[in-house]
Amino acid sequence: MVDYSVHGQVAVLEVNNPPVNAFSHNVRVGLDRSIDKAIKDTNVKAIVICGKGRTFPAGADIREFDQPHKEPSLTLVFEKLEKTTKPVVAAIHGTCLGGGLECALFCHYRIAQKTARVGFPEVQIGILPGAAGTQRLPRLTGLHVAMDMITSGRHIFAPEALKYGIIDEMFTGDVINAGIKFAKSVMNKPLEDRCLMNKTVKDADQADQIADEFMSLVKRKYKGFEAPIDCVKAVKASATLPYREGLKMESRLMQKLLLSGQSAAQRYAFFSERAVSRWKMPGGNFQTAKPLPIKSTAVIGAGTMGTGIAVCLLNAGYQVYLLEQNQKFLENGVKTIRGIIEGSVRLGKTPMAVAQKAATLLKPTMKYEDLADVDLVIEAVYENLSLKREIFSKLDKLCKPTTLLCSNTSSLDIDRIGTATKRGDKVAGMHFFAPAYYMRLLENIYSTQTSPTTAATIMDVGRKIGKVSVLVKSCQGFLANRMRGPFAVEAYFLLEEGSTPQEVDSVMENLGMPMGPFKTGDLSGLDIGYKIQTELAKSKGVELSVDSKFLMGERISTLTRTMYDNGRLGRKTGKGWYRYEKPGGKLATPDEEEILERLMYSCINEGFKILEEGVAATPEDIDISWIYGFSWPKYLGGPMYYANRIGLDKIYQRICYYHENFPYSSHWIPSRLLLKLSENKVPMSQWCSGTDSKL
Ligand SMILES: CCCCCCCCCCCCC[C@H](O)CC(=O)SCCNC(=O)CCNC(=O)[C@H](O)C(C)(C)COP(=O)(O)OP(=O)(O)OC[C@H]1O[C@@H](n2cnc3c(N)ncnc32)[C@H](O)[C@@H]1OP(=O)(O)O
Repeated sequence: MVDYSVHGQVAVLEVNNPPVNAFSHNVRVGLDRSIDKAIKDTNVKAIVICGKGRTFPAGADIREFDQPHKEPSLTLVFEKLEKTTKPVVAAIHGTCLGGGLECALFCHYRIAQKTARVGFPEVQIGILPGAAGTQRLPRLTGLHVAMDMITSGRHIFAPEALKYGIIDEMFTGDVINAGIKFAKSVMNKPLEDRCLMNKTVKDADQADQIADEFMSLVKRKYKGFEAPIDCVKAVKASATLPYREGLKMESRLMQKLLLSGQSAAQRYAFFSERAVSRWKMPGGNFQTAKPLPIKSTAVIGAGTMGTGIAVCLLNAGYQVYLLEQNQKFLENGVKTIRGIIEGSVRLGKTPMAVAQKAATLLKPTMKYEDLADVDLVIEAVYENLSLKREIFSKLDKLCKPTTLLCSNTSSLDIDRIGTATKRGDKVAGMHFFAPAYYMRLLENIYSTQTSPTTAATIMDVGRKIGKVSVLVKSCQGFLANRMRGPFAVEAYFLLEEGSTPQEVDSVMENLGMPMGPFKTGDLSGLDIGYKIQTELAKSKGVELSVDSKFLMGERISTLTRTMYDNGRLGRKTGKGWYRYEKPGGKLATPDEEEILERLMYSCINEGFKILEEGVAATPEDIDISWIYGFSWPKYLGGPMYYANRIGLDKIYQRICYYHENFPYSSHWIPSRLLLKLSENKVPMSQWCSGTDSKL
């Protein structure tokens, strides 16, 4: 767990716990022993700490947070480093995060490779840097930088760390050699001034003002999250309390956060985000199928979605042919793409070099023939099956045989799009979420014909463009919109029954969603729901009228049509739900419990049907889709995790109740899987892919 070697007068302690050298209990024991050994060895005059393989330790072992804590604690081990009279050098490469950075802050010196990153990401798993990080970083950088790094969790590269004084020097080449060389250069220098616990915080006199500034920032930016607030309190203590008292405060806040449900849910989300990359489908999985190389791509349609998708591809270094049928639309699309990228450069989110390269990679065109040699096409025209089939048929005839043809459809059956071609194995869905350049979820969809190689390739492209990708089987609405369907429909029904959009929205916002269903509808455009409803009716051979209340025996809301006919399409027309006039008279106090249950339990029920049918392989696929597709608050873990927390039996009973009361909404027909799991009291660890068992 810790490899010990002596090079002349320098002891090298190399943490060896792949993949990220996390400080698990065994590592803490190994490090503790190695430090004692180096201190006792009279031939050793300096100590170097580093990580084997890809990184310096990337933090405590998150999997251990749900188990009883075993001594020695990180702080206890690290304190030996600062106390020794031999200089200790942290030689950093890779990602020095959390407990890893805390270890480095107990060392007398820190040096790092230029490409190394340091940071305190604890806040993202609902905790704070609990091994003295909140007390030691401000003593190096001052309160402002420490508050920013600790409340945001952002990683910074070595040059920025050098600027703040977090590291003393940058090096190139081998970590051990650099560490030894540096250790030799500081061997006989006094150490008192190198011990952070002896230092004061330079901007301590502004503690109140800085803490107030960050407190209001985190309350606004991370609404509902507990950890950022406690991070501010702990960092402030570094300036207002003596070191040891500050440590006690940090420890109290850490224990509180560790016991909070938010941290457990955020850790679940951390592992789920990784679990969904281990996809599977009939005939293959992430281990057996290999992605094809993709260099050049094409996006068909330069509207909101098409331009957003093009930005994702361009930023990742793919060549993109942007195809439109009309010169004006094409020019507008190019302008939009440039605007998005330039805006991102201004905000410091996209490096200038990436933007300059993106400009050379964009190939606007009105000719389908230009797409003949691309490796991947993503079609992003409006939701119309006949139009999409026509485009796919054309592409099939024109593109080289290996080109993958994908659709950004949000609901149409991929099988029905694939059958317009003779290469169904190379046809799939790549459903981006608006705004495509910003939202992290990519819903990849396989049809009955899609090959595992195609799935592997689109999952790989998703990773390369920085998305969290889930893979699901094609069905009406796929995972995200199918599950979102009952959520949206129930919201409309609630309106028909007397609630207001504000009431419904505020219930969901109080739960932690950044926006309720009506504000979200205004943002995405209320014509989308109308078009989906009309397409569905058309596919069933039904003509809907303005007051149709049923479609094939299923209750539908008349409001969808009303809003559309009145031109209230949301933000884009300047009027949607939030300029909708309230009907006269006073409304009764909203039944918040019913709003929450009808919106959440209906889609949770759908989630279990999605699992039952194998549309999604695991509850993690569903939860991650909600976190990254619908901004579900990570601290609730995702709807399936949330359902498990509430209790499947309670959920099942309430679903039966609503089924009795709303017999015309098939989404209330209880899921068989939910019944089975709740009757048999099956713990989530047995119906998820294993993420939950790690907590
Ligand atoms: C309740 C009673 C009170 C009890 C008192 C207890 C007192 C406890 C005091 C504790 C003090 C702790 C102090 C410390 O401040 C806390 C921490 O350090 S928390 C951890 C901080 N670090 C992180 O959050 C880093 C998280 N990891 C990452 O960001 C990334 O993994 C990476 C390091 C940037 C690498 O990214 P990639 O190369 O893309 O690789 P992956 O992300 O796919 O990861 C590979 C693999 O490793 C697993 N993993 C990563 N980090 C950790 C970790 N810290 N612990 C455990 N496992 C980790 C990851 O899950 C992947 O595995 P897979 O899930 O795919 O199996």
